Amino acid sequence: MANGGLANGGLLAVDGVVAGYGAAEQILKGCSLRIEAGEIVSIIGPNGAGKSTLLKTIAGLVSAREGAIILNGADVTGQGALGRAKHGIGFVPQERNVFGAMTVAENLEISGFQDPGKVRERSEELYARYPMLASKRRALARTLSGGQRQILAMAMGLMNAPALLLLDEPTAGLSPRAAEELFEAIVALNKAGLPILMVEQHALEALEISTRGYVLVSGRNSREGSGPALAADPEIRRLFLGG
Ligand SMILES: Nc1ncnc2c1ncn2[C@@H]1O[C@H](COP(=O)(O)OP(=O)(O)OP(=O)(O)O)[C@@H](O)[C@H]1O
Repeated sequence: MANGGLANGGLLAVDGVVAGYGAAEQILKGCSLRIEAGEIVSIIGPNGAGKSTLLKTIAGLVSAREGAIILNGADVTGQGALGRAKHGIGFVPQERNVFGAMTVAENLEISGFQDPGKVRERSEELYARYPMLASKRRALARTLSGGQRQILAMAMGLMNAPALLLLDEPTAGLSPRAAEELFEAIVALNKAGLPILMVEQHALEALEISTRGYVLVSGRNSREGSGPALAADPEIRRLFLGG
């Protein structure tokens, strides 16, 4: 698994990014964030704040109209998703993130598109890391449980040995137990050396496992701090726990 990081300390810097979908629509109105080697960083905020849009803009699926995205010292703002992937961005979308009619093994295989010669070796590494995938390698992805599917989606994101993994609401729709297990898998992955940037609806649980967090409101940065400090903050608790 590749490690990110730069001599000057920044793996990813997002600076004043403006982005949207329609000709006139601005969803992100000047968002900034950074992530350093070794970190788990969470982006939280109310529905419609632009969290997924920010992640997609970093992945190169939505283009930035203003601002800059610097990855490992390289300005990747003008690059599309493939260019960003080549620079080490792995992106796990929230929905439709596995091919249901294909087996687990086939899902892994087609995800290793950047380095076909390494597909077998990386699949075996992932089977060793996630024995559930090994036992289900010939099962169709649509037969997996929600939590198993998310592990597969994450493993697919790892097939190109990214320097940074972006996760869009990885625990969406999971039972509390499955969500807890997925958070444990995310922490283990990070401890193995992979920086992670995630968007989460389970805001407090995500902050508790994060080095730092950002609160996004209406397409702008609202708050920023260490994960545990934000999780303990009365204003954040009121916003996300409703009391
Ligand atoms: N493909 C799209 N085309 C047009 N508008 C979109 C598109 N995707 C998202 N939007 C709009 O952009 C805004 C921000 O959406 P986004 O999904 O980034 O928010 P979010 O903070 O991730 O919200 P949620 O927590 O509800 O997923 C919303 O108003 C949404 O309707």
